[in-house]
Amino acid sequence: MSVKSSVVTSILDQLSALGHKKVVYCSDPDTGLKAIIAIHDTTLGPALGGTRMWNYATETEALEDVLRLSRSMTYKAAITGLNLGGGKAVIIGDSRKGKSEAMMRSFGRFIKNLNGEFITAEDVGTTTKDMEYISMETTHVTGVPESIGGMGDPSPTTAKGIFLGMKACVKEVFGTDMMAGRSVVVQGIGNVGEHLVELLRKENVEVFISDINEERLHQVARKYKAKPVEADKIFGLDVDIYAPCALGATVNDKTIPKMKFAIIAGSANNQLADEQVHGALLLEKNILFAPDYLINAGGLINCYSELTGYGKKRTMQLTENIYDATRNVIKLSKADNIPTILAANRIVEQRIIDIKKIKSSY
Ligand SMILES: NC(=O)c1ccc[n+]([C@@H]2O[C@H](COP(=O)([O-])OP(=O)(O)OC[C@H]3O[C@@H](n4cnc5c(N)ncnc54)[C@H](O)[C@@H]3O)[C@@H](O)[C@H]2O)c1
Repeated sequence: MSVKSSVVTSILDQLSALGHKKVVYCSDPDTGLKAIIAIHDTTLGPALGGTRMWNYATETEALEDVLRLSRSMTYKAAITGLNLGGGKAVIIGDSRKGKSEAMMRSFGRFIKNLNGEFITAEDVGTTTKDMEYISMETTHVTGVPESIGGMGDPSPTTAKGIFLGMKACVKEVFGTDMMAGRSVVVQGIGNVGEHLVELLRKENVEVFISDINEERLHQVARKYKAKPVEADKIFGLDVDIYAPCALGATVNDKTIPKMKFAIIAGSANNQLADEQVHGALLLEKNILFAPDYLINAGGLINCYSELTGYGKKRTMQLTENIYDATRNVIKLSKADNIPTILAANRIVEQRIIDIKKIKSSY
């Protein structure tokens, strides 16, 4: 079967537009596996990124997602000071019905053939059990269950990083990083959101919460004495901090005009619908944005610790660095009057350029 040259050109154009190194298509009709692995940059180390299983409507949609997500992983690893590059994988299919041991092990063999250039972990639609299956075929996997040497659920570490990034922003805006007396609305009280609510309530922060899962909303509200709010009321709330912990792109043309927040700091990936446009709008409105890929890096730090055998103490130390890293981003943003997201990008890109240079000398 001949491949149309226009298709080849457009995929390769997409790779070069975002600076990707490699994309691997994986197909195994015997197990139903259809997957794409994207390796964005490996200057700092092997590309690490989760495997997402999602029922994408088209292969184009899956490719776009994996390209975008793998690039974010490069930025997340680099700003956190880890020796890791960025990658991501997507498996096309319904994670509730289409998964099997054979499929995951088949996928593990594709990862094995990359000889350590890509290391995976769990993500939306995959579990620690899936990582265990992958680990039967390759050592290039993290996020396996604690019972077989993994670090377990990364959400508490992620929540800790969010809390510290938030504190760094509070210090900037209010002159002290004491959290008592501040008010926060947490959107999405899933794994990360609930841990964040717990940390905030321990510091006597007034916490508002919202979730599409009503039962969970009321359960978490009772447990931590948090105040439930309706999903569509969040953006007009008169509180100090908005913590998006559900979905990406919630900071956009529609929501920004309603915002009275002083700070945005949460765990969701890609919170700004458009980095350039909405980063600039937030700067104009004097709303301090904590770059998502920096403050939500706790999960990645957990994976890194599992790979290196660092243990819980070192994991916590690396997570605590998020406070100073956030302060540095804010400093650069103020000095050059640029949005914090662009300041963070600049720090990442400079680190990659610097390390690339030293790696080119013998
Ligand atoms: N788990 C981690 O360690 C980690 C690390 C980095 C980034 N993140 C990101 O942080 C976010 C939260 O992760 P998680 O592991 O807690 O996920 P989760 O699935 O456990 O929780 C998400 C919660 O958001 C709720 N939700 C979905 N749509 C909503 C909406 N429109 N309004 C309000 N609530 C809504 C869901 O009902 C759920 O309770 C995700 O975007 C994830 O990609 C997570």
